[in-house]
Amino acid sequence: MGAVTMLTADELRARLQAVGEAKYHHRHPFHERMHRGELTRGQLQAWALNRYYYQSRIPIKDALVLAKSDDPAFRRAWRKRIVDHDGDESGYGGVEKWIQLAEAAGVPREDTIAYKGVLPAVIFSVDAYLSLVRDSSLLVAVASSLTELFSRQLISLRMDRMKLHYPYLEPGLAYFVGRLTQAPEDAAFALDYVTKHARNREEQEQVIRALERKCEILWAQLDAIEHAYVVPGLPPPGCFLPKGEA
Ligand SMILES: O=C(O)c1cc(C(=O)O)c2c(n1)C(=O)C(=O)c1cc(C(=O)O)[nH]c1-2
Repeated sequence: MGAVTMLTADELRARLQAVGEAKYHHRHPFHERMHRGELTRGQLQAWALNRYYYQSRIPIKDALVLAKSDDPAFRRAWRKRIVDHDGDESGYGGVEKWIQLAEAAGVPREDTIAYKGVLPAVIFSVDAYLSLVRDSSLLVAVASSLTELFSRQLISLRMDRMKLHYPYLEPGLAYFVGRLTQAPEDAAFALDYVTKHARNREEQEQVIRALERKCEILWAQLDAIEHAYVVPGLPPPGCFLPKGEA
């Protein structure tokens, strides 16, 4: 790869953008059904409960990222993400807000916190995100968060459609309100970081590959939820069963 020329910052951004447009989970059939208003309350419960496993691992993932850096300025910037999810003395954070979203869908708080009936394939895909971050360079670990470049638009559409089609979720939407400002800030920081710190074409390709892997990790979670609760609708033994639809 030594002879291959580096991408300019604009070219790198264009490549990342193309990955997101093609592979980000805004295109997943489960999200498309959600946005069309076709999901039952039980299917939304399954989604909220399973997504809680992802939410719960994000601050742990960010602690793994922090542990890779010996730069206080980087750590100061990155630790904001842990505070966003866990909260601080001024109040609670995104993890608690997600529990409230699941409650609005109808999942009891204690079931969410206990990860009761989370799908095995969701656990495996989320854990693959932690492994990717734990076992990779700081550059790849930062790059794997770049799906956040695409999350604001999805979350904003999701909020609109939830208000329209699933009004009972409205008391639980605070999580998404927070993400509308947090996600673009976090994505801008990560994009700037990878642009400056990928020192050659090989590292730039690693950055692009990390974004692809992360898109696959997000996609696989929704595949698992779709398979268990939509078509064919086969929850594995011991997994969450929507009330009244079992
Ligand atoms: O609801 C979504 O579609 C969505 C997507 C993503 C993402 O793109 O990874 C994140 C989130 N939400 C999110 O809420 C969140 O806190 C978050 C953190 C990260 C990350 O990789 O560090 N991604 C995401």
